[in-house]
Amino acid sequence: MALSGFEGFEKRLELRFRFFHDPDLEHFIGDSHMGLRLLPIESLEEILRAVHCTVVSSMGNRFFDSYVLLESSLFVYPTKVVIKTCGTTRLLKSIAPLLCHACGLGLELVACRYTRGSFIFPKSQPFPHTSFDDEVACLEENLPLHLHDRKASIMPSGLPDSKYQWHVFVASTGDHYSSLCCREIMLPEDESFTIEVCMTDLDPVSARKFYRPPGDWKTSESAGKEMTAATRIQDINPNALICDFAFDPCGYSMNGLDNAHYSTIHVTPEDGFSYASYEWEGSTYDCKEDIIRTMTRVACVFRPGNMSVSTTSTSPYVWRAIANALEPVGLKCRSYSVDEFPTVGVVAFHALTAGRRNG
Ligand SMILES: C[S@@+](CC[C@H](N)C(=O)[O-])C[C@H]1O[C@@H](n2cnc3c(N)ncnc32)[C@H](O)[C@@H]1O
Repeated sequence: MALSGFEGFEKRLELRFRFFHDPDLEHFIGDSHMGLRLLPIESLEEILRAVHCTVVSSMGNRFFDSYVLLESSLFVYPTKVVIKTCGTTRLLKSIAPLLCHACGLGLELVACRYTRGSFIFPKSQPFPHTSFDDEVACLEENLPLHLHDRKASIMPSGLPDSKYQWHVFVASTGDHYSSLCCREIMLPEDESFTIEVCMTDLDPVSARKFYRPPGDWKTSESAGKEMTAATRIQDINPNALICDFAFDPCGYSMNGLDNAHYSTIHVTPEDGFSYASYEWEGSTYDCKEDIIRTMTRVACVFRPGNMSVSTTSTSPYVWRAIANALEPVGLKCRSYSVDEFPTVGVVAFHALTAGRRNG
């Protein structure tokens, strides 16, 4: 290994769009109801090349398309894109080509959300990911002026040296969240939530399950399926369609598709910089009862020494459920902070530590 290990902590960018008000264009796009899903794979690959990412597999359903990348995941809805990338990728380089391709489809940007944890190897990051100030400057420069409602924050505030911080940047037109919804998704969008979980110091027995036996001759897809079953990842949401991928000699990624909701898991099991992430976009309209069960199952798959959970939601139920789910499995909340952001609602950030590993 060179100077540093693999940077597991991902950067996450979410862009939301709406159709232009040109009636002809709206009619044309409206007929297809596909919006950004009409982007050909060549255009997506061009966007991903700017970030230094490669698609390894894909799967779609009635609501959205999902791509597993060598460097995490991409989700494309008719009026929303989520890109999550790890390692030394340059995620913010995707903004300009994405806006250009969206414009060609009659879509204009209405909201942008960028989030990330604290890198394990910050000195290895390329510009503009060299610091949060550089990232915010790059976002400010690349976003159109009509996204005038902007806020950047590091949570919790006042702890500059903490290893566990959550970086959030939001920009929007200032419209209410529900008016920015993907119109193809009929669920009440103001009830939607995103849960982003980052875990380090994975239990060594759990981490070992993400190594392939030497010379197993399996494809990445079939080895991935075995890991999904052996680690009980498939039980986290038994209703999800799973697109999984095992790296060689170790590492794992999966995207889950459950109607309009996605989940995604990425695992770096190497000792010394072990990391796993879990992300879930859902709605309290139809997933509320699942939040506590899901969070408990995620903690039991990885048994991390440290876990951070960031929830973005307008519903207090979501962030209150986190500690209730995790304290019974031995994770103690070390710090907790909340902040409000334009359009998206409240971001709540929990940092938790395992009291001690149970046998
Ligand atoms: C699952 S991948 C994707 C990154 C994800 N965000 C994470 O943090 O785990 C990372 C893991 O796959 C391993 N790996 C093996 N070959 C790789 C490749 N060509 N590109 C990226 N990761 C690779 C890395 O060493 C690491 O354990």
